[in-house]
Amino acid sequence: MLRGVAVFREFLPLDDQGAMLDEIRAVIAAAPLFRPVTRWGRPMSTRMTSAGRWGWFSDRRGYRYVGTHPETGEPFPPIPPSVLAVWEQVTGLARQPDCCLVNFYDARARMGLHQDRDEADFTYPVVSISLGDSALFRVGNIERGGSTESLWLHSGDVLVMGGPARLVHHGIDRIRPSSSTLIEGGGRINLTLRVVK
Ligand SMILES: O=C(O)CCC(=O)C(=O)O
Ligand SMILES: [Fe+2]
Repeated sequence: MLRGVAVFREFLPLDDQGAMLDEIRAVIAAAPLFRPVTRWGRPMSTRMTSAGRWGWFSDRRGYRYVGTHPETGEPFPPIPPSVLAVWEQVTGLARQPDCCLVNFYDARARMGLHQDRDEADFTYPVVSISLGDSALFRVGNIERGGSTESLWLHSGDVLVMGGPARLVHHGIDRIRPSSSTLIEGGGRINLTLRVVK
């Protein structure tokens, strides 16, 4: 527990990580990774796509969830069963997530400190699964500013932001290149599961 954030180290054995990655590759084949731009028109350093009823999206009009892929116009593919199983195991909830955001980080990608607050009901937790290269995760406070703490997330780790920690600020400072051989060509995939509506 770090500021109320729960980290399940090595939650997924290597075989399960590989099987999940195959399922995510199928998601990406159907709903290609794209590079969103921020409200200020600056391209994000991660590329992303989604599975499930809703996909997270950002452009000059701001952050929001959309029902179809911004480039293909198609609905997002279903959330893979292996991913839903992790949600069920760590949350114990009967309700399933309706968005699995897929973030791809290359060696230079990062994600600034932010809150996940585009969802309707903050009583549902956010569950995040790390695959591939390790990432330095920073966690701050619910209010803006103040001190922060950092921890490395490794392939197979699962992190939960729920309860009093649902709205903590968090981000990824950097990726450690070549720290995992799971993803061919390197990089990190983070899956973020959320109940959107
Ligand atoms: O990559 C991560 O571990 C965090 C991703 C994240 O915070 C987000 O997509 O909102
Ligand atoms: Fe986030």
